[in-house]
Amino acid sequence: MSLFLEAARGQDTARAPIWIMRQAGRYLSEYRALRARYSFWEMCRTPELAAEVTLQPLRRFDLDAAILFQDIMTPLPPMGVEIDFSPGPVLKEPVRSAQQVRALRVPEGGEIAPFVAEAIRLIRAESPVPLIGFGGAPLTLATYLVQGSGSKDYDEFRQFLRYAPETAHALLDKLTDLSVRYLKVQLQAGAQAVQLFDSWAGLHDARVYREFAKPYNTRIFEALAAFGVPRLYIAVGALHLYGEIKDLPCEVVSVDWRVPLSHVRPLLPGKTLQGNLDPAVLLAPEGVLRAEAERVLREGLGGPHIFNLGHGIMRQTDPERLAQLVAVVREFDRRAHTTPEELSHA
Ligand SMILES: Cc1c2[nH]c(c1CCC(=O)O)Cc1[nH]c(c(CCC(=O)O)c1C)Cc1[nH]c(c(CCC(=O)O)c1C)Cc1[nH]c(c(C)c1CCC(=O)O)C2
Repeated sequence: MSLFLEAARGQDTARAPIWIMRQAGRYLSEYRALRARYSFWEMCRTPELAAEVTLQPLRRFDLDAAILFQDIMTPLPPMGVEIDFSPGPVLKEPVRSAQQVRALRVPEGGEIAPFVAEAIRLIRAESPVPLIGFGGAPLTLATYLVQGSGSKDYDEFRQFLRYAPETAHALLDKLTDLSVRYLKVQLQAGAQAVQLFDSWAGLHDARVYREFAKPYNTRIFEALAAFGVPRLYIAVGALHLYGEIKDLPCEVVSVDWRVPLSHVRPLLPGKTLQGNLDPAVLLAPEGVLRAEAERVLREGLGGPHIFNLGHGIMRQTDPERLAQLVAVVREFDRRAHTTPEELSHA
């Protein structure tokens, strides 16, 4: 079995597997070359292009997993909403009324994104490493649908949860059904793990998370349990929510760079930890990169660890630095190192 899948299934592997959030994207010249010819949606919706872009980083770097090239917004247009990218998602018309929510369709799996199933088959035929499928968590998808675009604090969305809680639940319920169907399509087509991106969950307090996020995330993960593939979850800036996140039926939790993995480990018993190098470190000199990566590797000892960044790689990153990072992670023998507890007593 691959190192990534072993660690994702809870094994304390001798080396930490590594993949990188947004490993396919604008920091790669070969991505920009394609992107100059096609729109973002064209790239997502053409299986050959989506497969090619997924495979690009694997040709350059010795990574332990591939992540499907799509966006969290991919399954939403068939519900009846119009979305552009600039560069983040922009809704033609934000969804805020009960009537708009009622009008949203939940298409059958086969209708949602047939190009995704085809892209996955193409990738599986070529990829030397496991393929991670993914989707947006309902709360995070709703954040974009209601707010209408990216925002600093998503004020409109946070208000909406308060002035229209029933409409919010109706929306989250539909997004949950859609996500279950969409992720099942990915798994049936050959995805070997799934990550649920709850990027903006950290905006909310634990009470809001308990009411509007946890039950829906739980429903999605439970619906996928029968596939027996590792289920990964990420919420950014969400340390205050780990008391809830620890209960999610998933195998892996991805941690952002704000807290050491050794601090998080006891808060998430039984989970594999993924993360958590600050993406900004890839812009620092080589010595700093090595020291920071080794710190993260040491803090990840004492349980299963998948190395990653705390959030997506920045577009101004020099790909050469990612090659250096991969080398540092590959050299690090977890068996030869002491655990963080031992270090703090040294
Ligand atoms: C919140 C979110 C989105 N999309 C995604 C998330 C969750 C992860 C996170 O928290 O960052 C998930 C995503 N989006 C994309 C991927 C591809 C797979 C990979 O990680 O390599 C993945 C996993 C491609 C993309 N999605 C997008 C791009 C850039 C599009 C372009 O080429 O112009 C890519 C490669 C557009 C997008 N889509 C989104 C944003 C905020 C943006 C702008 C990004 C930016 O400016 O860096 C919404």
